[in-house]
Amino acid sequence: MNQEDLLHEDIGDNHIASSEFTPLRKDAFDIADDEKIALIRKDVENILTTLGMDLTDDSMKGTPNRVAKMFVKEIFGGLNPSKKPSASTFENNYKYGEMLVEKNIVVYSTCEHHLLPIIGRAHVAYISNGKVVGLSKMNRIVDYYAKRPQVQERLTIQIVRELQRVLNTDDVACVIDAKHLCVNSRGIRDIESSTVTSEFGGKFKEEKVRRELLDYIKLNTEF
Ligand SMILES: Nc1nc2c(ncn2[C@@H]2O[C@H](COP(=O)(O)OP(=O)(O)OP(=O)(O)O)[C@@H](O)[C@H]2O)c(=O)[nH]1
Ligand SMILES: [Zn+2]
Repeated sequence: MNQEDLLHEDIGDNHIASSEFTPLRKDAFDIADDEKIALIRKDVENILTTLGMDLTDDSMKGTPNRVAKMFVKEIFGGLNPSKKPSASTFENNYKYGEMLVEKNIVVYSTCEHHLLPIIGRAHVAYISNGKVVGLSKMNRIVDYYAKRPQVQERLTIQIVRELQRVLNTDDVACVIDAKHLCVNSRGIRDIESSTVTSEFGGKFKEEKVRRELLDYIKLNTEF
């Protein structure tokens, strides 16, 4: 798949406000990663200097570059469509007809309002329409979309849309329970609260199926 197709599939028309697509600029991919790192390094340098930090200090001198690399390659690496996991699918030869739940997937994301961490768990489920996907690919898809500036609602929807595409079925669901450090560590500083979001596609909209999924998520899995 070329970058343009990937872009369309992933980003869509970025002028639709509040859509399921990440609001990217049209020229988002005109700058190479190394160039982005060099530009961001200067910006971080500027922020820290403005705050009064002495960047000649031994411990701080590498910070602007470290932060820039971390932004581009790690915590916002999911803005690069070439990092999108290719989700290998197989025929459902074993005729497994029930739902499959990949639960307790660790989520590390970043809130796009404050650029503070979102930490939680995602539970992803699907009912096969003839195809099955490698288990780890569900964890990888969660991780890919988590590695963007995000709101939890959009992250939840993006995971579902991608799996619906890969598996060629509407019957996909995702529930995320996560802590937003912008709520827990600053502002209202409520360390106890967490945020639950869900997206139920196809059969998961049916009360019985939805209930079954929620019961599986509640299972106390200890090994
Ligand atoms: N809907 C939604 N809101 C989020 C998410 N992450 C952070 N927020 C909220 O985004 C809002 C931004 O509100 P503002 O009033 O502009 O920011 P603020 O002055 O820092 O607000 P406080 O956090 O209340 O201090 C805050 O209420 C955050 O809690 C998310 O994933 N989804
Ligand atoms: Zn926030």
